[in-house]
Amino acid sequence: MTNRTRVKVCCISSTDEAQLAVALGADALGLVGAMPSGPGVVADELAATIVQQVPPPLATFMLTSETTAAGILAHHSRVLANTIQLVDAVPATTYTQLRQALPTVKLVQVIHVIDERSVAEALAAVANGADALLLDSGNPNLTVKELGGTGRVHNWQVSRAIVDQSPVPVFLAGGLNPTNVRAAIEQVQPFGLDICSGVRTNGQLDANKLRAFMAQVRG
Ligand SMILES: O=C(O)c1ccccc1N[C@@H]1O[C@H](COP(=O)(O)O)[C@@H](O)[C@H]1O
Repeated sequence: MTNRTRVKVCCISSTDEAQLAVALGADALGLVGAMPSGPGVVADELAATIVQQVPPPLATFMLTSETTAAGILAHHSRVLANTIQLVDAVPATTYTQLRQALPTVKLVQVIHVIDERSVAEALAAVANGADALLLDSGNPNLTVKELGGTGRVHNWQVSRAIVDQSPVPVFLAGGLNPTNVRAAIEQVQPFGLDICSGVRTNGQLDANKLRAFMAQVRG
């Protein structure tokens, strides 16, 4: 039996884009909240409207740059997604408080893969309680933080090491597109894939690019 690689289509910016992604086979949609940088931000009110229209069993990921439990819970109360994607590192206490407040909401920790130390960072996030990991190509150490949406790939050997050691599902993100996604699956063997700029033209979700991407993933 072969594993079916899940696909999350991120940076959804309208109900039309949501419907297109669902029609073309997305397993999850991503809604980007306020960020210090990046092209995919959508207003919380629109994100909430999209969440309400997404059919089961699809997942809705709310991307938040907040790092305190109070900030994340306030953001979640405006969007009500079933999954929270933490795009920056958060303290262990934040996980404890989120679990208590939102026991049914899944927590996905983004790890920005920079070097081999990212493996330990990923395993620490799992120990803190992450339900899944998402490996991206940002740089939180910059003065203006890059927390995703870069269109860049990172070192997939490090990502593969994380996949091999992680007890929870791992999504691969960062610069994926129809031409490199097959190699990404073969080299990293992630549970799922996460895409933004690689299936867009002039900022809009491009049906032909997403179709080509899905064809590469599903074979
Ligand atoms: O897209 C953004 O603006 C963004 C900003 C801050 C954090 C995350 C963001 N998007 C996420 O980044 C990944 C990778 O994007 P890309 O495919 O490299 O363009 C994307 O899937 C979103 O999850």
